[in-house]
Amino acid sequence: MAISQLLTDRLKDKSLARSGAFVAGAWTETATGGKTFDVTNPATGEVIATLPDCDREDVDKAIDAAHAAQKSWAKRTGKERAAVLRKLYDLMVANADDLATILTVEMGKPWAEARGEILYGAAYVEWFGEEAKRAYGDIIPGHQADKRIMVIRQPVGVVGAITPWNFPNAMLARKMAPALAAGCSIISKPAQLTPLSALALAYLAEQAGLPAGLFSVVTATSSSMVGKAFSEDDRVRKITFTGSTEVGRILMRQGADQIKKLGLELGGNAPFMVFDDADLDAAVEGAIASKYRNAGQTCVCANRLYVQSGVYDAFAEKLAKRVEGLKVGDGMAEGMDIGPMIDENAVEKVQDHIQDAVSKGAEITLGGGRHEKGGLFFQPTVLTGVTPEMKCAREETFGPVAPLFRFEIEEDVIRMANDTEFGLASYFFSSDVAKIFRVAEALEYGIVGVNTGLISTEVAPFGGVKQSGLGREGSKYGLDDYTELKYICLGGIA
Ligand SMILES: NC(=O)C1=CN([C@@H]2O[C@H](COP(=O)(O)OP(=O)(O)OC[C@H]3O[C@@H](n4cnc5c(N)ncnc54)[C@H](OP(=O)(O)O)[C@@H]3O)[C@@H](O)[C@H]2O)C=CC1
Ligand SMILES: O=C(O)CCCC(=O)O
Repeated sequence: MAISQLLTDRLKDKSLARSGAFVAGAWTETATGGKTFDVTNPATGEVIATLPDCDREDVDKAIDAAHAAQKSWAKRTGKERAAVLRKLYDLMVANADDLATILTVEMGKPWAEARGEILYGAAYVEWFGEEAKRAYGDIIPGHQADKRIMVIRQPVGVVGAITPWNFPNAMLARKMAPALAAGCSIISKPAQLTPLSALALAYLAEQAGLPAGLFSVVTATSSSMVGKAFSEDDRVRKITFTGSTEVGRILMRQGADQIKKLGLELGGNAPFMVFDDADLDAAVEGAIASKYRNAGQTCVCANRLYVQSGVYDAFAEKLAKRVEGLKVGDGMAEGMDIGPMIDENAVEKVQDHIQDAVSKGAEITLGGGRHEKGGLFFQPTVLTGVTPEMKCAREETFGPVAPLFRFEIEEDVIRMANDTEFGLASYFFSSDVAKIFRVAEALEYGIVGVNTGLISTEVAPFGGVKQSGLGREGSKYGLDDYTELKYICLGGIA
């Protein structure tokens, strides 16, 4: 298989660009069936790698190895597992520039943002390495005089991880790190659009001394085949997935036969509210960070911006002025704010949402179409006069479009914000302390950002309610999803 010079020429350590899948501790250049697939740069359309298109046999081989390696890994002390994760963290930081280049070239986000993602992913590795030593149990007072009750935590076992293209490093890092910290093994199936970041991570894990078989990366175009392989093999005890709610549902249905343990980070439809008493400049900066990060292709991106009547016009004007200054272009070029969309489907979905809104009475204040740079570049857009009947009110746009809804009173905006099947992230800006508590408590979301548009950190629990998912990633709660509680009842203690 091959890596294009277009990529390797940009790397200090060329061995980070891998041309094979990493299955059962070995770099595999040829899939069992001999098929391959291309990875392209969304900014230029150039092919940057050709990789093996793994088959069910390859996935099964990865599961065999993960199952065989897991027991002895789990027997190591937390401190020993932590030492490997710490080494991996150090390697990620030392290679952050190259990892960012690989990420930008396969996914499109601006290089500085990609580097931020690498450090964000590394932070999960550091955090869970530390948490490996703190997988505490409990001693519970016995219910009879001669009884003692102990609760211990044990790893769930083999984990199958399916991750999306929008955060090719961090979404995998925050699954792989807690799994390995807890004593599990893990098989990763990265999105076919962005497999190179996952392979680079596996390479660094190997360099960090992670024993063979504990972490495989299968590159495959048949994601449904991999999902089924994970669901049907009873040695895979947990499936962790980040992606669309639609695929989350499929995995849940498939996992039902074996009552598969599931971690699901699914779609969002984040409301972003600006009250009359908000600091408008701060709200604009929050909207820029939350809405336009990653070209709006983030499950926690503001999707619906609700602005109270008293500040609606002023906010719309300030936001449009700020958005006008955002630079769109190839993420490898200096000073870019917004890269290309991931593919043509993404561009068409964004166009569809804009056309739908305009046909129902919304106005385009800024942008509204493909960027003059052509290809997959899209103009950062601001829409005003948006109403609840429009598609962008109900569906995740996943693009650089800020639709501004007008509201009059607090009760109305809370009702509209909660009127969705999703419940991942939400945001609001206000300077009234009582209102801050009232609104934060009323929002049916797993995450609430108050007076900030940035909520992501490894130290806090990330996850959604309603159809946005199951479980939490990161924080002191993050290890729970990769461990089982075992209650041991000791009798005859006279
Ligand atoms: N919550 C989030 O973070 C994300 C949400 N989304 C939302 O989903 C929409 C569609 O994006 P998309 O990339 O298609 O998201 P998907 O949910 O289709 O893809 C996410 C991951 O799941 C894999 N996958 C797809 N189908 C199956 C299946 N049947 N069984 C097992 N795995 C599967 C994909 O593999 P492959 O791509 O190789 O087929 C990828 O690795 C976006 O517009 C956005 O609204 C998207 C990405 C992330
Ligand atoms: O879009 C996602 O899938 C997760 C958002 C990344 C983050 O902020 O943690």
